Order: sequence, then structure tokens, then C-alpha cells
Amino acid sequence: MTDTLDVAAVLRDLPDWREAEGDRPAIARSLTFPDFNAAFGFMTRVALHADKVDHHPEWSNVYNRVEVLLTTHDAGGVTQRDLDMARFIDAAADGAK
Ligand SMILES: C[C@H](O)[C@H](O)[C@H]1CNC2=NC(N)=NC(=O)C2=N1
Repeated sequence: MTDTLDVAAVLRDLPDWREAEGDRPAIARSLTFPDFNAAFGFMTRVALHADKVDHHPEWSNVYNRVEVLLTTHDAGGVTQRDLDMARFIDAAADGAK
């Protein structure tokens, strides 16, 4: 079983992220891109990486906005895999607010 991390400690390293509402520990980030094309290009980059590392975000997209939530279902909380994915997302989100 993968060890879960303290969400407050994780968020100290992720200034653009927040604790997500819900029934299990999770972190979330809202991203706004210049347009839909940029938003979907971001999602494409993240999707390919997520499948490569077998760790997938829970997310939604409305035009130029993307809402991302990360938690590790198998562990029932936030793990190193979520921290690693958040850092990938932050790098891939270049240009987003
Ligand atoms: C069977 C498959 O490897 C697992 O379900 C993977 C897939 N992607 C995953 N993504 C996330 N966010 N949490 C998981 O526990 C997880 N497990």
C-alpha cells in the first residue's frame, strides 16, 4: 500500500494548488488558458504523461478553463504520485493563469 502524505505539507510545495473538497484527501488546481486550443493542448500533454506513468487526474474542461483534481485512488489519499503529477502539470501549464 502506497503511503499517503500530509496534504498541508504537500501544498507548501505547490503554491498554485489547494486542498480539494470531497470525501477523501485530494489537491486541486484551476487553470485558465488564452483559448480552448491552448487548454486542450495542455490536456493532451498531461493525458499522454498520465497514461505513461499510469496515474490519472480527475478533471473537467469548459472552453479555456481546466479544473484538475489529484488523489491516489488505490491509497485513498494524496501520495508522491500526486505530487509528481502536480509538478508535471505546473510545467505543462506554461502560459496558464
Ligand atoms: C489498474 C491501474 O493501474 C490503476 O487503477 C491506476 C490507474 N490510474 C490511477 N490514477 C490515480 N489518480 N489513482 C490511482 O490509484 C490509479 N491507479
